[in-house]
Amino acid sequence: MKLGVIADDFTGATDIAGFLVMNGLTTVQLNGVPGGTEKVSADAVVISLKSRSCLAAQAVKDSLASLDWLRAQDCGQVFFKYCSTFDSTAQGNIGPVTDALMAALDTDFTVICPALPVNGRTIYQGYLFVNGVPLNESGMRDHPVTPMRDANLMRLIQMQAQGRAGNVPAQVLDKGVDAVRAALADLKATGVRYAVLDALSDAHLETMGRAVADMALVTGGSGLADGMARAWAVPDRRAAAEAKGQPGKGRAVVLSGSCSQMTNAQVAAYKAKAPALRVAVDRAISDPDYPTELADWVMAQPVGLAPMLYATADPARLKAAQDRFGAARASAAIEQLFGAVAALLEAAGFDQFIVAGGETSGIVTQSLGITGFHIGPQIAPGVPWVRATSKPVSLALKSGNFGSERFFFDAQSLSPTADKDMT
Ligand SMILES: Nc1ncnc2c1ncn2[C@@H]1O[C@H](COP(=O)(O)OP(=O)(O)O)[C@@H](O)[C@H]1O
Ligand SMILES: O=C(O)[C@@H](O)C(=O)COP(=O)(O)O
Repeated sequence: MKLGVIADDFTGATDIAGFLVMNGLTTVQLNGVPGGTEKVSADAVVISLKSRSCLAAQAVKDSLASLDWLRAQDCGQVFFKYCSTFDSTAQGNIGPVTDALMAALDTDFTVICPALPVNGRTIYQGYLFVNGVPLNESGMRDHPVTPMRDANLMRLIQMQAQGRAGNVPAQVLDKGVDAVRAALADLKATGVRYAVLDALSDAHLETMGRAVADMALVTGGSGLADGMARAWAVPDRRAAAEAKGQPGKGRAVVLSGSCSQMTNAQVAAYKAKAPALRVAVDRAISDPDYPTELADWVMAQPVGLAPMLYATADPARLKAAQDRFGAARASAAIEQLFGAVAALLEAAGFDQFIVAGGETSGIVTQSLGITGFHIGPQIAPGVPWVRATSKPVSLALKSGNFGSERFFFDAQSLSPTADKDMT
């Protein structure tokens, strides 16, 4: 196995797996810390954890257990995948997990690069931008779980981790692979542990991908993985690599638990055309019959565009709910609700789940009891259809901010579920 990926959430895992498959690498995604000693035959294995927002000790434990499993599989290089918008405040898990992986791999130097230019995430002088706006001025400022109030990646990692961070600026990336390697060696020689790599373009990703080829551990977003995979790319194997992940035929539902700006826009565009119901936070918290009521509503909708249940709220509505119920309580209740509804719908024959939000995707996948995925074609950059390895159920796990406004329509137009009016 060339690459072993430890991803801190489920949408992040399908995101990186999609880019690896797009470059023709055979890729298997395993949900949760894998067990067993049977060798997996694939170029890459992506392990999806739900370790972004849990307690740091749990995130470290799950990440180290995943590393042990990857090493037993003779994995060449280890990639710690986190969000392209970092999604980790001063109390976050990226620092503790990176430090633990570094110690276990006996290395004192790694790279930090969440950039994904195709989706507007760029890094300049170590500052992370989202569609040209500094991270702390983007919608991520008001994220329900990880409100990002700083855009400086050196500061962010230093607040969480055990050492100094430095920057390899875009001007060095422009000069090519040897210049980046030399800059990394200089930073390491001065005692820097974490090198934040600027990235403004796919060309920068490709350059850094080659420059980090010999590192035991790299950390970042799917852009860095895309850059690395380009060096191994087998373009004519893409279709074959994607074939097992093609969505099947059947009934679909949209479950939207993300409150990102993009998901708000996607929900608004979709509910103008499709049956849609907002879930009530108070009932998610207190009414045990609510999941059944919502599942019954979904089942009662006519065949056509998939019905949508959404908790997605704009910042004002979100703040009101959090002030009233507490952020952690509201989040957990909504996540549990979506998990319960998904299980009821699967039991009723639904086999395509289009889910918006990383945490939401994690809970839905777990509640459907899915332990692994084949990766299919990309609906939008970073969002492939995926198909459970153990049963004929397909999911589109959409990161909060990914996809165009028409994402929920786009997902269904890629699936062969016949005669939908996609207008
Ligand atoms: N109306 C709401 N009020 C409070 N919390 C909400 C509401 N809607 C969604 N949430 C919570 O916000 C979080 C969104 O996180 P996530 O699913 O990871 O989306 P994203 O991918 O945008 O980060 C989830 O924990 C979800 O339960
Ligand atoms: O890198 C990304 O942006 C995504 O792969 C990701 O991690 C998604 O997380 P959510 O925004 O929580 O879905």
